[in-house]
Amino acid sequence: MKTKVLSLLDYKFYVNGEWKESQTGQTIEIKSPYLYEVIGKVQAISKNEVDEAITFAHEAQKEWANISLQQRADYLYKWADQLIDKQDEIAEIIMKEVGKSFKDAKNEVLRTADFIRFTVEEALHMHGESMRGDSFPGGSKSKIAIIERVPLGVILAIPPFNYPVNLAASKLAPALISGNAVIFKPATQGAISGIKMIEALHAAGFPKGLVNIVTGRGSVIGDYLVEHEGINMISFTGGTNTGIHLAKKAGMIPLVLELGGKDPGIVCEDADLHETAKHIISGAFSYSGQRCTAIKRVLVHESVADELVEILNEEIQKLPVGSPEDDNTIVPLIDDESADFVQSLIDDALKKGAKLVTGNKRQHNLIYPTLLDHVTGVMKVAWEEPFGPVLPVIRVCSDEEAIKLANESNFGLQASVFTKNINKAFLIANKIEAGSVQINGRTERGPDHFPFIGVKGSGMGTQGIRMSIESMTREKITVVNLAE
Ligand SMILES: NC(=O)C1=CN([C@@H]2O[C@H](COP(=O)(O)OP(=O)(O)OC[C@H]3O[C@@H](n4cnc5c(N)ncnc54)[C@H](OP(=O)(O)O)[C@@H]3O)[C@@H](O)[C@H]2O)C=CC1
Ligand SMILES: O=C(O)[C@H](O)COP(=O)(O)O
Repeated sequence: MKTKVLSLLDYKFYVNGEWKESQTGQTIEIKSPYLYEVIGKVQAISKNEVDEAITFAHEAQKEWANISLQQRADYLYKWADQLIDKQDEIAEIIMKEVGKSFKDAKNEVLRTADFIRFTVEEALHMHGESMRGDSFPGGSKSKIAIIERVPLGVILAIPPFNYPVNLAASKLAPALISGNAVIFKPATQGAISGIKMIEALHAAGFPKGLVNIVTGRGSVIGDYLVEHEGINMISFTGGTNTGIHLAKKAGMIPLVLELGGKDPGIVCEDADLHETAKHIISGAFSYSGQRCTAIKRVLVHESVADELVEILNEEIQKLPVGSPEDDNTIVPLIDDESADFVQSLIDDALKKGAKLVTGNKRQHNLIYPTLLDHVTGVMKVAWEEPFGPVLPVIRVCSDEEAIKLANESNFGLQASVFTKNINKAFLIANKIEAGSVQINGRTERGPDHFPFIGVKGSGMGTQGIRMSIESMTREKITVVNLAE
């Protein structure tokens, strides 16, 4: 994949089925994290324009909820087809805007089309239930409750930068299929990719006003959106601090929050170290560690630590480093500030006695894959989420110590346990405080129909296709009282 120079565009925002320039006359420049040049500008919209978008969404939602599920399904299938048709164009924008390798960017688009189709199929097979009153003491069998799921109304979808298409669509598709309208606020660095995805949705002919894309800095329009009385549910993915801030502002509306992580890879004495190392490397370093589910610390039994560190080091030397255009695994981080933060974690660990195995080399925002051994609890890198390519190894004396350290984290997204003993794997998994535990595999969200949950500082509520649909709908009960 080689760069074709993009024509520099002022991208418009999307409201009531039309692409518009903001009345503020203000735009935000989007700079590529590896081309180091502005690749486009997005509108910094006003609060009035937010109000308008929400009003249009409410109008469109009523009609949309009334049409048949099959009709809604047709629109979503067309959207998935459009994404497939435009896969190269969208992947190129994702690559340029968030610095993801072209191969991964394209996979993101294909995964999104699959996600939309699966969401439709799941919804087509979700049914309500009915109950008779006489199963409760004193209840009458002529009282029958019909329980259906109804949409919540207007869903506010806020994704992070790192999956600007997939993590947006994984909120939009369940919202739409179940009869909701959407206000989509993309991450600013990721907004052009989001706009491209909405161009595909526009081409699929969705009704006007049903989906509106509001662009602008979260720090400027975020609170206004979150506190807006026209929003009926928020689905947010992003950093823990932003999520906590948002939860305090949101008040009494349903929230699903998928936040940061510090996923441990626990390596037991009996693990297959070569296999384990492959999973850890892929878990820790894909897309330079800019995944919420990246393995962000290794807790290894001291008896096998030397050997594991040696194998991890060998594997790291094979990781391709450089531009996302050449499908490198290690690519420049999203911005200089993120690279400075990762560097500060490395510096702090080295100052406090960690051993540098490899890495700690930097060119601007490109950080080479860094492996730190003999990391201890006094070092920030043992606890904080780097969102970058640095992997701390913490040596432990027992499985119990590994479990204790794993659970001392404020985060609880996922964990991996590597062992040949399945009983031991379950014993450890049962004690880990995390949404999911992977046995002998890297931490990861997919396949996307699995429930995806963060506990403690990693979130609230569940995503995953069926669970997302459930989170954006509620039960509605109609009770029939038959004449006795
Ligand atoms: N658990 C999970 O599923 C995942 C979690 N993450 C986490 O996300 C983080 C990285 O993503 P990043 O984009 O930097 O996260 P941020 O928390 O910085 O931003 C996430 C989103 O929130 C928006 N936002 C910022 N301030 C507000 C506000 N006051 N009100 C409403 N929205 C606001 C941002 O907009 P803007 O860009 O305009 O500031 C962006 O769209 C990491 O911590 C990572 O672990 C990432 C992926 C998955
Ligand atoms: O944004 C993230 O980091 C994801 O939700 C994790 O997805 P992945 O495990 O498929 O990379």
